[in-house]
Amino acid sequence: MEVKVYEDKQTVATEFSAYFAEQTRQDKPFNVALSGGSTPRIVFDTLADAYGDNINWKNVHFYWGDERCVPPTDEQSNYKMTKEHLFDRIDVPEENIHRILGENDPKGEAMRYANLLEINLDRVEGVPQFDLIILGMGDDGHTASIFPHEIELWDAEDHCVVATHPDSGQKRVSLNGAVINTAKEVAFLVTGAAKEEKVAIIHQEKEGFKQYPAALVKPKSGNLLWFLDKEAAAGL
Ligand SMILES: O=C1O[C@H](COP(=O)(O)O)[C@@H](O)[C@H](O)[C@H]1O
Repeated sequence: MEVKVYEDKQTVATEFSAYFAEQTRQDKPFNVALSGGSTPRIVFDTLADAYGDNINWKNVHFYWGDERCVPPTDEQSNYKMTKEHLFDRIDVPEENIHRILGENDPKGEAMRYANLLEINLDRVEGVPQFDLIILGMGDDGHTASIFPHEIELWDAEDHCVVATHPDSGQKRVSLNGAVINTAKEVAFLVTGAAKEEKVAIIHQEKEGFKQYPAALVKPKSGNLLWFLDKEAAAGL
C-alpha cells in the first residue's frame, strides 16, 4: 500500500490525473471503474483540462463502482456528474461508457451489470478484473456504496449488489468486495477534514476499524494507493 499526501484537493487532483494518464498508456483497452463524490468531480475537471488531448480516450472504457438508483438526468446521478465534468469535454466514444442504469429496477440492474462485467472484462478465478478502480470514502467509512450497516454486502456472492443509504433510504447498485479486491490497481481519492477521523482509524488499525468498508479494501495481487490531502491525513 502506498499513501500519498498532498497540500490540498487540487494538488490531489493534479497528481492523480498524472497517475491516471500514465496508467492508460497500454496497447489494450483500459477498463476503469469510477466513483462519485466530491473529490472525483475536481479530478474529472482536471483530467479534461490537462489531459483532454493527451490521453487516447478511445482506449479507455468507463464503468462505475457504484451508482445511485436515480435517472441519469438526476442531480444525484454519479453518471450525470461524470458526463458534465469529463465526458462532455473529451473525445470518448459513446460505446466506451458503460453506465449503471440507475433508472432501472435495482435488483435487475445489479444482475445485468454483474453479467456485463463478466462478459466484458477478463476474469481471475471467476471474478471480473478492472485495470483500475477509483474509490472515495464517505465520512462514515463507506466505500463504493457498501455502508457500515450493511457490511455483509462486501462478501456477497453476487458481483454487484443492491445497497441502501443509511439516512435517505436511497437504493444504490455497488460492486462487491471480491470485484474491488481483484482489480490490478485500486486508488482512493479522499480529501477534507471530515475524513480525518476514519482515515486515522483505518490506517492505524484502531479498535473497530474492520466495521468500516473502506478498511476491507486490500487488493489480492494489485496495488493499493491512497491519494489524500493534508486535512484528510492530519490524524496519521
Ligand atoms: O455516496 C457516495 O459517496 C462516496 C464518497 O463521496 P465523498 O463526496 O464523501 O467523497 C463515493 O465514493 C461514492 O461513489 C458515492 O456514491
